[in-house]
Amino acid sequence: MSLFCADRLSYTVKGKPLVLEASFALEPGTLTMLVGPNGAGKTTLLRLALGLLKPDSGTATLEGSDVSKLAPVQRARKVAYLPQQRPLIWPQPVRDIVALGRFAFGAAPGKLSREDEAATARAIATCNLEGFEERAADTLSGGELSRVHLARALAAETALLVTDEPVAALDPRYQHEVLRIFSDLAREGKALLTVVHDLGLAARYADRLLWMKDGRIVAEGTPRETMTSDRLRTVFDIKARIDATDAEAISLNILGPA
Ligand SMILES: Nc1ncnc2c1ncn2[C@@H]1O[C@H](COP(=O)(O)OP(=O)(O)OP(=O)(O)O)[C@@H](O)[C@H]1O
Repeated sequence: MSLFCADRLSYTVKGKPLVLEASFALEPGTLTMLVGPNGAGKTTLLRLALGLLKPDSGTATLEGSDVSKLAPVQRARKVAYLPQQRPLIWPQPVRDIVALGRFAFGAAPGKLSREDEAATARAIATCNLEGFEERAADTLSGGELSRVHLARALAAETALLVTDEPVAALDPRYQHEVLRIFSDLAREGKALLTVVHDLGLAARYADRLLWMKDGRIVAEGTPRETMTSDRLRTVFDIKARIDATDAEAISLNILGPA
């Protein structure tokens, strides 16, 4: 059985279908990336998959349970979600923000168990935030703050991590660093689903790609299997050259609009 399974999820707002019959599965040990143009329905699909939106039809199951029937705390113990918009109400110190990732395990500000403290410290170290622990969030750069939000999601140490454009605010070095962290987490056995816009990063780091256009998943498979110049034209309306560099890897050269 897959860790997560979406079966024909559909969602319509005011007569406009935003997601149509979307089915996919997520396996432990796999970094899956969801790609598609602006407005394709990626964020809406993530929210349906997490049970944050109720589908008109279809089901999403996590470890065999219907996500719409999980209480928020139960869900938060199974899946961590890093959304695109990450509001911070108070400029708390970094350590306290990361520790919020432990709330589903009973942690509250100033009330962390030894395990909560250890998981918080591991997430801080994984995201290269050692030395920032006491810094107030409003003194951080955009890239630093992105890593704090990621650390908060990682602190939950869930079997599934879902992230929406986690590297959008990061410079190239940290983009690679974060995606390497994701690859490492997949190698450790976690399942990851992440939206990315940079197709070069997707080609390089994804184990599997879900291609989305106009609310539908139009292709699924490894980058090698699915990233073709035809697909880039039909899904993104761009002209691109794809070269196979070895048995696994491909290199992508985007030439411009189709
Ligand atoms: N509640 C809503 N009411 C009306 N339209 C909505 C609603 N939520 C989303 N949409 C529309 O649905 C479409 C898909 O939105 P979504 O945010 O899922 O796309 P996306 O693929 O994540 O886009 P992006 O890459 O730009 O973040 C967009 O046209 C958006 O305006």
